[in-house]
Amino acid sequence: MSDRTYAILGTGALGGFYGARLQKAGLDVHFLLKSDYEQVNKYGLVVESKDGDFTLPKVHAYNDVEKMPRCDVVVVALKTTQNHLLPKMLPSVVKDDGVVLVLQNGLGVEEEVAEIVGNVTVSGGLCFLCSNKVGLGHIHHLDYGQIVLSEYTPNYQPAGITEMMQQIANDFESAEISIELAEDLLLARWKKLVWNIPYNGLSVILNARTDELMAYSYTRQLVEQLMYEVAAGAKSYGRIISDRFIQTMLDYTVKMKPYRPSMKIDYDEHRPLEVEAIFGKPLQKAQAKGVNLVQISCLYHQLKFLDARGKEGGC
Ligand SMILES: NC(=O)C1=CN([C@@H]2O[C@H](COP(=O)(O)OP(=O)(O)OC[C@H]3O[C@@H](n4cnc5c(N)ncnc54)[C@H](OP(=O)(O)O)[C@@H]3O)[C@@H](O)[C@H]2O)C=CC1
Ligand SMILES: CC(C)(CO)C(=O)C(=O)O
Repeated sequence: MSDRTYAILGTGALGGFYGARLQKAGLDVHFLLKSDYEQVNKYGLVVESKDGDFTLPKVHAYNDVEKMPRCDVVVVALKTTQNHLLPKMLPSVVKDDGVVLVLQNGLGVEEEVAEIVGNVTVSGGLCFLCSNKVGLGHIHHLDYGQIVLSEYTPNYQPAGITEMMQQIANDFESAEISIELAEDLLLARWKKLVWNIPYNGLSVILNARTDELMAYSYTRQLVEQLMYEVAAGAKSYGRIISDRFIQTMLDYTVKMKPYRPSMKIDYDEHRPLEVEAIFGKPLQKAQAKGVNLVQISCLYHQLKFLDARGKEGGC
């Protein structure tokens, strides 16, 4: 068992699930919480999972990042809508020779984190996980769980497979979380957007689950067109996403249990939407290369409207 210490910033559906699994495997994990703090501090975490339910009656819980010990690996598991808090959170919790591991959806967060933490190593993980927080300190893991892990270097130059990535992968594998190591974080992030952009966006705008989007040729076509636009965005950075990959994502979604993507759940729960990280940033990045992603831009504007209206208390 490794003696690496982990900090989980944001003990929700994703952070709560992976953090609990790491602790269950014997690692030393420290959880930052907000509204769940009192409950989790007293009673720990409950994980209902398709791989087996478990409870951790005692966890290291904190409601203030300043009270947390400096850790070797700091997992960013807040919603990206809370990332304005990172400049305050990260410097006090990550060791000088530690790693910040961004497990959020979207594009460009590692760049922002690297600006904050200077010489500390930054990595990104793409999580193929279906998990929800269903109550205070109560996580419901519905499906999947694999992480594609990759290290960040300035301007997202491919970093190769580093020793540090291998060590973190070993920790997650000891917690029975499947890990794939990727040499090129930027390619991995664009590939994840091939799924997130069409399904997160359309599920909110059309009030539909993934199975409904795939059941009608109208929406299936739209999904596919959006996937090809994401591939065009990736290509503007020299990253090639093959037709075969797109086909695999379509087939994978058809086989998935009917699912409400994370953005749809946020919308239904009247929470802020991760529009900027998932739509705004990729659009901005492609535009910087002279590529206009017209259909994604159309989704972006509609989602911004729904998000803004939600914040004003509309329906
Ligand atoms: N859930 C999933 O299956 C997947 C999620 N992702 C990505 O992972 C990221 C996290 O999503 P998810 O776990 O679903 O979101 P959740 O909302 O379930 O979890 C975020 C957690 O952060 C907590 N939090 C917010 N602000 C603070 C704060 N100031 N201090 C301490 N804790 C805070 C929230 O607490 P509170 O509720 O009290 O605000 C919440 O428990 C997102 O980028 C998402 O897109 C990616 C793949 C799959
Ligand atoms: C692909 C999926 C469903 C889980 O990994 C996701 O990222 C989301 O719901 O936003």
